[in-house]
Amino acid sequence: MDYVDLNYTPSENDLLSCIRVKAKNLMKVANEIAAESSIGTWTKVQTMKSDVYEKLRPKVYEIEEIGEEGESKVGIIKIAYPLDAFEIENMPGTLAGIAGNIFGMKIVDGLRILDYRFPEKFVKAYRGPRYGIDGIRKLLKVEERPLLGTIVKPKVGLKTDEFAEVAYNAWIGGCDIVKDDENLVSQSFNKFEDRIFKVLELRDKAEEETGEKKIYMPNITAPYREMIKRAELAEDAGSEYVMLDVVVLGFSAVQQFREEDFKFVIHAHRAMHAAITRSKDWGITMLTLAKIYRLLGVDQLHIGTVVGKMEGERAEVCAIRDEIVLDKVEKDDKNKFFDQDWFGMNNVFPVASGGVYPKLVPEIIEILGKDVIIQAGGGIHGHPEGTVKGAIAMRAAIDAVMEGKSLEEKAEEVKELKVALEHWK
Ligand SMILES: O=C(O)[C@H](O)COP(=O)(O)O
Ligand SMILES: [Mg+2]
Repeated sequence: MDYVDLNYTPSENDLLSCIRVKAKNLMKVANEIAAESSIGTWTKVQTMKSDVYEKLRPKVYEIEEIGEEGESKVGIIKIAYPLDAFEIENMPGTLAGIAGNIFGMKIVDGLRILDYRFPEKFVKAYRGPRYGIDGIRKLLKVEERPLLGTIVKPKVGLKTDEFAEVAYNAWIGGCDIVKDDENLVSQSFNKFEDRIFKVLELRDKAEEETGEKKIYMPNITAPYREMIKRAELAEDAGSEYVMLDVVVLGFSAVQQFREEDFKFVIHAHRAMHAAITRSKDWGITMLTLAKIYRLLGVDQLHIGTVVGKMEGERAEVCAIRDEIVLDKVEKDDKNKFFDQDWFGMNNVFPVASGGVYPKLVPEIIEILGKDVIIQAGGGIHGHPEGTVKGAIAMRAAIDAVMEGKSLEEKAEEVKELKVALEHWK
């Protein structure tokens, strides 16, 4: 077993990978995963030099059998990769190794990357978020309470003027943020170049009327060059934010976008992540993706709601929250398999979105804390009395928690909340 060394103690400088694997023989599969994800292949090659092997070979330093399924064993394996094996500032290139061919190997009956530990040199090769939670709170002038956002609904279909009016209504009702949905781009009835100017015009009006800072997050997801054109339009129109669908755009586009000269706060929507993260047998955990997106430099990331419409259990969602918010993260061996030091890198504002409505607000804040952006689409525009009142109700639900009141108490003061609580029981 050329790549298994159970006596090896990982160094501070190694990149560590923790993988749940299913296979007939755990030792053999661990060896092959380590080889295929780095310098090896299915057979010994004459072209391998001993110094290359010594310098660049990863070491499987832990193999723990945790169960059996049919004829397969299930295990957790840990691999330490020397950094010299990578071009560390190249995220797609790095992932092509450590999360590449290994998923397709016939020998594996299941393979799920649970976590990576990125060493200091690797972390410092990335920009990380430009603003982080503090920067965003400063921009919005909201010190303590959770931020409130909405997604204009229907997801796609409103004409530009109708869309802008819904955005305006949400702002004057009390939303801090209005965003495009993940699949709204530049459809014929709502072209990006029209929408960005119209919506920001109404944002200014809403700011004047409410005296609050208001944010629009335009979705610029598109093939890269087109995306840059849309970012330039957003800049010209006076937007502080853009939204990227980070999974479908790919790691290269996200990394490159952060390295452009723009000063945007980057909101990351994770549409399609579940194709990678949801199976317990295959793929890459959301925790691992979230760490990668922190390195790549998004400022806000959807992490789940626990209580809303998207899957994601409490412990897992809280682990993701810790990983993107804290500077020093401790492992728990259930969701976070490694300690992670972020070496002062800015943090990411967690976003709870998907199936949220006023009644769920206290629970979301209890689970995730106050540093959270709570977004509701249906839970605002589905209010029986419309968007303005839907936004008033959601904002009142947040205020209730901040004032230490129950929703029912608050509903006696804010009738829009009462209507919402009766509508969504
Ligand atoms: O992009 C999102 O997060 C969703 O559009 C949320 O919409 P919902 O609040 O209606 O579920
Ligand atoms: Mg959506």
